[in-house]
Amino acid sequence: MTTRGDQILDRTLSKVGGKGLFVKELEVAMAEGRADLAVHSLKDVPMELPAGFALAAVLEREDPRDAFVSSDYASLDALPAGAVVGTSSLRRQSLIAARYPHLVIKPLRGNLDTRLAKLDRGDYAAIILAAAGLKRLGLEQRIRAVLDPATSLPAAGQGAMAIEIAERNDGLDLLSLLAPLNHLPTAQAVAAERKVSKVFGGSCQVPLAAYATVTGADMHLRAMVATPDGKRMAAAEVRGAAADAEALGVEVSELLRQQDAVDILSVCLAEAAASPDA
Ligand SMILES: NCc1[nH]cc(CCC(=O)O)c1CC(=O)O
Repeated sequence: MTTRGDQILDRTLSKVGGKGLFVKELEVAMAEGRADLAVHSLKDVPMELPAGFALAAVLEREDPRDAFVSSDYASLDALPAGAVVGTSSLRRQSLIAARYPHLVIKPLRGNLDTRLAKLDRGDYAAIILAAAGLKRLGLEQRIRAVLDPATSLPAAGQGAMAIEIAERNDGLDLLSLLAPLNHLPTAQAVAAERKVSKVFGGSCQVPLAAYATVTGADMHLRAMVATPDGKRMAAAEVRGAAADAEALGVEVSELLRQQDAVDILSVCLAEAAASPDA
């Protein structure tokens, strides 16, 4: 199926705006009985689902990190001043701008093949993509370097896939049938990450990162919000019990708030409103 997020390719996701750009059409298909379940990249799934829909399972996470892809350069550190880096993610943009102010960031949209073709024809010196997407499509060999979460903290849910179902009245208990596919540590990690996103009204319009790792019963949750130019940034981390995932999400959000996260994000929303295209 093709979604609005797949169709609108001349604008960055932050300019297209709205939530559920990659999800809505699949929910309509389920509501109309044309599909029984939908498989999503969790990163694209809004924090709140419409009434009657639920996430039945979160699958074991692929690599959650961002990947550096380039023919000529081995890493972000190797790029010369003025080199053009392609990404349409505000999160990636602000993280790169903060750490590599000498680089030029240009928007990049389209499916993976399109994005790689734009790199290959020389529009960009390098592009940043999710490692998970490249790996799933067998394009792992294109990855020159994976970005350490300390440089490029992943987006909430990045690298995880989720199965969404709709309420139904034929007695088929999809929730129970799909339960064995749920991967608990991934589900706990993304519950914490998505809580942060929810607190700050996360969408593709704000640079927000949230990344949790689960080791046994323990969780380490890091989160960040920034302005698109990377000049203002709030970052925080908490540790606690993985079983308290959502509470940890609230806790780290509170730490971000103490660093003016709300004000930082209001700058982003004002900028998005002021520039209708890019
Ligand atoms: N919004 C696009 C999108 N949604 C999920 C992925 C990658 C796969 C994943 O994060 O699981 C991507 C592309 C990208 O970020 O490069």
